[in-house]
Amino acid sequence: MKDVIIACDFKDAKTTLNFLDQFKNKKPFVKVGMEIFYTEGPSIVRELKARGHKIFLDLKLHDIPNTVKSAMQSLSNLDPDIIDVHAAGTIEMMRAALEGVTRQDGTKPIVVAVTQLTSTSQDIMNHELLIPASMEETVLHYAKNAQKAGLSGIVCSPLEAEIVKKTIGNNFVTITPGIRLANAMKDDQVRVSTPEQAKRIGTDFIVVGRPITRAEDPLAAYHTFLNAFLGEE
Ligand SMILES: O=C(O)c1cc(=O)[nH]c(=O)n1[C@@H]1O[C@H](COP(=O)(O)O)[C@@H](O)[C@H]1O
Repeated sequence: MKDVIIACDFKDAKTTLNFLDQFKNKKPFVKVGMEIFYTEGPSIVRELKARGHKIFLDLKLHDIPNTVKSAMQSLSNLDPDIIDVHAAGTIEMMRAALEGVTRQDGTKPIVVAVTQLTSTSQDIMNHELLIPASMEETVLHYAKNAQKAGLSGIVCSPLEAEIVKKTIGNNFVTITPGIRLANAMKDDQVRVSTPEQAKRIGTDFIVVGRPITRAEDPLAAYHTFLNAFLGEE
């Protein structure tokens, strides 16, 4: 079940589909986030599903429970494989999300909660967001809230994934962005890890965007991350 998820942070469907055409018969697990979804809407998810991709629909829902439940009902029609809400919402909100996303046959996608963004440092969290705890404690606390709500897991950096797995259990899914090869540019990411570190820690999915989408040879870059994380082609 472990995999590399490519963050398709593109402006429009044409660019996204042209990018994915390079992968030919290989159908990578892809993330549809705010950038492309706010331009193209549900049709891009339908198109990618029809082409055989698994989808992480990353819209980080955060609102009152009733609104989140209704929005999740709408999104469940797109049949995403993974979908997220923001853990800064309450446990009640996360429970409502889970209820809303239930498919007609009673099954659900993997629902996860985004904890502290990988672009946030502990210093910013402590002094700007006024959360007076360590990054590990904060992420673990959000993870426990997500577990209480019945969610399958969280989004965090690999740096916190280890304590989350040890405390909550190995089946609790960790999806980890902020992945860079050693000595590569961090862009706006702060809590970064290499795919090798993520593999050692035992995260379930790594999310990789710009290091693949902006690479000179995206297919080769994808295989580099795949090999480093899964140890196979
Ligand atoms: O929810 C996410 O996917 C997410 C959470 C987080 O804490 N950090 C984070 O970077 N992401 C997403 O993961 C992707 C990372 O992209 P790159 O920094 O280009 O590899 C982006 O699409 C972000 O929206």
